[in-house]
Order: sequence, then C-alpha cells, then structure tokens
Amino acid sequence: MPVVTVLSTGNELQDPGKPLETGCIRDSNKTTLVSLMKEAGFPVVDAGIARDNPKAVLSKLKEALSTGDVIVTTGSVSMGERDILRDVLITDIGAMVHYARVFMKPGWVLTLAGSLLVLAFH
Ligand SMILES: Nc1nc2c(c(=O)[nH]1)N[C@H]1C(S)=C(S)[C@@H](COP(=O)(O)OP(=O)(O)OC[C@H]3O[C@@H](n4cnc5c(N)ncnc54)[C@H](O)[C@@H]3O)O[C@H]1N2
Ligand code: MOO
Repeated sequence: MPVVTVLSTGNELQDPGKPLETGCIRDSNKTTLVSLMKEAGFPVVDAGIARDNPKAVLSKLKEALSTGDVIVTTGSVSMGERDILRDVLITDIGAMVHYARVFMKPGWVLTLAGSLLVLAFH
C-alpha cells in the first residue's frame, strides 16, 4: 500500500492537546483525513501544519515528499492572497497540475498535481 502523508496549511490552525489560543481553530481537517486514510487501510504520516508563507509551505512539502508516496494537503489552493500552495508546487517542486478545479461547490478548487503525486484539497 502507498504511504499517504497528510499536511495542513494555515496560520490559524492549532494541533489538539492544549487549550485553544485566541484567533485559532483546531486542525480538524487533518484529524479527519488521517482517520479516513487509516480506515481505508493506508499507512499514514502526519506531516503537521505549514504556515501561510512560501518558505514554510515548501519546506513542509519537501518533508512530506520524503515520507509519503501520496501527499494529501488541506487549504491554500483557493483564491486568497495566501493561497500559495499551487504556486509552490509548480514553481519550486516542479509539479505538474493535472487539474485545479472540479464542478462542485464547496470544494471546487480541488487540485491534483503530480511530481510524485500530490492531492491538494481544502
Ligand atoms: N473545516 C473547514 N475546512 C474547510 C472549509 C470549511 O468551511 N471548514 N471550507 C473549504 C473551502 S470551500 C475552501 S475554499 C477552503 C479555504 O481554505 P483555505 O485554507 O484556502 O482558506 P482559509 O480562509 O484559511 O480557510 C477557510 C476556513 O476553513 C478553515 N480551515 C482551513 N483549514 C482547516 C483545517 N485544516 N482544519 C479546520 N479548519 C480549517 C479556516 O480556518 C477558515 O475558517 O477550505 C475548505 N476547508
Ligand atoms: O473556494 Mo471554496 O471551494 O469557497 O467553495
């Protein structure tokens, strides 16, 4: 089975385990994704949270690529000025984006990119 590495993006995200700080929210998406992947039988690596700047996203993505055969990310592929993941994938990783939109809302900015294989959704 391929190893699936799951990475979240967002300055506001906080891991479970300590009281929630002002202006933060729990990284519930990663918890959900990790559980779903495990339930489906995949070995899973939790790659943590990348903060919303290109350097942090690149460094976390590189780390993720070294642990997983498939990378699933959440956040940072929509229309906001801090939605930078796609740029980093193309410019810094050299990934090919196969698609960046699907006919569904919410969730229309689902992105599939291959370098190895990165599935970025949000
Ligand atoms: N838990 C949620 N996740 C996502 C939501 C949502 O409503 N709740 N909306 C989805 C859609 S549609 C879009 S578009 C993207 C936008 O996410 P971005 O990261 O690009 O933009 P933000 O403005 O930072 O996030 C929107 C909203 O979703 C919360 N969020 C983002 N990532 C996570 C996460 N890992 N765990 C929990 N909540 C998250 C964020 O704090 C904002 O309130 O988001 C999709 N995902
Ligand atoms: O860009 Mo979301 O996918 O707000 O619907």
